Amino acid sequence: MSGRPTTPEQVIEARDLHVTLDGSRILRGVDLSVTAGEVVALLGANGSGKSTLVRTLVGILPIASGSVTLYGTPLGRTVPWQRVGYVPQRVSATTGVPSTALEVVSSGLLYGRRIRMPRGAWASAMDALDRVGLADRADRAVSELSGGQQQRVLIARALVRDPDLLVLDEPVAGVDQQSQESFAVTLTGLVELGTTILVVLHELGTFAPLISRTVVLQHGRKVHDGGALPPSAAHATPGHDHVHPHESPEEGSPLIHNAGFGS
Ligand SMILES: Nc1ncnc2c1ncn2[C@@H]1O[C@H](COP(=O)(O)OP(=O)(O)OP(=O)(O)O)[C@@H](O)[C@H]1O
Repeated sequence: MSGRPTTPEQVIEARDLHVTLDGSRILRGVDLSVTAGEVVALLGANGSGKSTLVRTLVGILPIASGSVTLYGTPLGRTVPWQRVGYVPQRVSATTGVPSTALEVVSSGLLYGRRIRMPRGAWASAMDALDRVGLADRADRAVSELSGGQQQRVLIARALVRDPDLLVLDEPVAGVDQQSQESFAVTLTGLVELGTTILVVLHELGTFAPLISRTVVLQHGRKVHDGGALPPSAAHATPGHDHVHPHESPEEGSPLIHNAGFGS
């Protein structure tokens, strides 16, 4: 007899995760468990390891020890990557061959070994661009768009495959207030559809009503994992300097492989 599962599906399971970059221990024994439908905010000071954690969870960075499974599958080719959308913190979208916004977004429909666009790809990509308010920029080269608009193109690229899990690394950094609000509305719609979300944030801001749980990192360790509101010290006060020293687009992840930037 078929029926609804009695326990929510396990989406992310990281156990005792250690990550070392260039000889520095960045993550030191992080456990993280996320089940279907949760909306988890990942907070912490600059350099606490938030980006490292999400990049490791989506297979971009190597694990020194510990384990990660997505949808019950250890990281690797057999993960159902088509169910996962990832928005990196910052990429230089201006390198390499110029791609239009529409091309970049439709590249989000490629994953794993898929090298041909599925039927209806352009229509889906246009719809995703419309959801981030950039339908009128579809034919513009991404390199001609502002930083905030480029970030919205990346959000659209993650949305176009209708992911069940959306991993976002400071998705609205550098995006104007109006676009932040419209993105929060888009996310609300996804949450209502049951999408699981893990989002790195500097502060909860516009997203606060959506968050079901907050996780706080400090010096590569998880120091809080609980309710919707973080301990007050965990999120920065207005005016707090938040610097983003991040480098170039990540290579090597199945999610990044077909990103359409510079390829
Ligand atoms: N490739 C790398 N090699 C060595 N150290 C790195 C590398 N990438 C990041 N780090 C270091 O790892 C630490 C955690 O960086 P990470 O970007 O994960 O932090 P974060 O919490 O996301 O910070 P922010 O809020 O500034 O984005 C920092 O001290 C950073 O300098």
